[in-house]
Amino acid sequence: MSFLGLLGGSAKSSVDLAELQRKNSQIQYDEIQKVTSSVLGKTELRPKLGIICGSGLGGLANEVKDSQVIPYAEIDGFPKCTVPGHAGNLVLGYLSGVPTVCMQGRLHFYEGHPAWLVTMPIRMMKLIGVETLIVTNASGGLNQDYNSGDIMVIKDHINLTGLTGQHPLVGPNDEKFGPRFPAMTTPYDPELRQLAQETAKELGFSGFMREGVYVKVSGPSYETPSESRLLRSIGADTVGMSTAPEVVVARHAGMKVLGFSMVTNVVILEQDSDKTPPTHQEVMDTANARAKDLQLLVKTIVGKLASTL
Ligand SMILES: O=P(O)(O)O[C@@H]1C[C@H](O)[C@@H](CO)O1
Ligand code: HPA
Repeated sequence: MSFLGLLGGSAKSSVDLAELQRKNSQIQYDEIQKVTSSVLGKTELRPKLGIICGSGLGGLANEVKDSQVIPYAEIDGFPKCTVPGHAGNLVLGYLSGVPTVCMQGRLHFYEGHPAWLVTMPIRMMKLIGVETLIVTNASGGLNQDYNSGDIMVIKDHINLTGLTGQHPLVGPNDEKFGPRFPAMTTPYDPELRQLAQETAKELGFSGFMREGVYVKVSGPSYETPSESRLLRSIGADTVGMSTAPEVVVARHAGMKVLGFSMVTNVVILEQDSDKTPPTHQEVMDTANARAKDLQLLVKTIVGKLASTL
């Protein structure tokens, strides 16, 4: 269902983001309408596909043709992006012929944005008409069979921060977005996952493709060895600081989701290890080194989906 028709004239006045942050309560429908109107006022494009670029993976946005770049700073009610490797632009254009909106840079809880604000752009995408979302992230490999540079199709996630209270849907529920108690049995679309694996095989990527479970932690510190062993023991293959809340909000709104987690460092499980600890520079460098493959994979998948989106 498209919500475009619901965007009324009252959605023109500006959004007081500081006031909303003070309230620390889930952003309301009319406020997201205003954000959406601000974007729609700057472009003729009406995207069907949404993409979120993870750390060091913003190059995916460069694959978007006839693109129009809108800095977050120019969108009424849009928060700032403060993390290196996250440019902070909405890039609108065509990916493999599909009208697409790409977040070149995402928002993270550890930047100081509450969970509802981190996920606000997903609802904005929904109001714009996006029904399918592709999320990407950089992550640590908890599964010790994984290598730096592996690409994991996310089959499920553990929203650890959500389970412990920082859930993006906490607060008044607006049924216009979705139900009060949404099921999360299939967060990542099984058909899209299969298509991703088949396409990766055709591209000769099988040697570095994985499928597994992503656990979302708050960050910004990387994990201690004991924390990492805990996360591995609860069934996670990769660990990161994003994605799961976005996917929960997308699924709440009925969007289909495909997720890729790029393993940028193998997590250290042993105490007092002499292995090199992770750094954000390593995360970005590894992501950059494999980015072209992920870009080709996503572009090819979207090309195959073009007639259905
Ligand atoms: O936005 P993502 O999840 O790709 O970024 C990861 C997690 C942290 O933001 C950062 C840590 O290096 O990279
Ligand atoms: N832990 C958490 N988040 C991450 C990591 C990690 O090891 N690597 C990239 N993002």
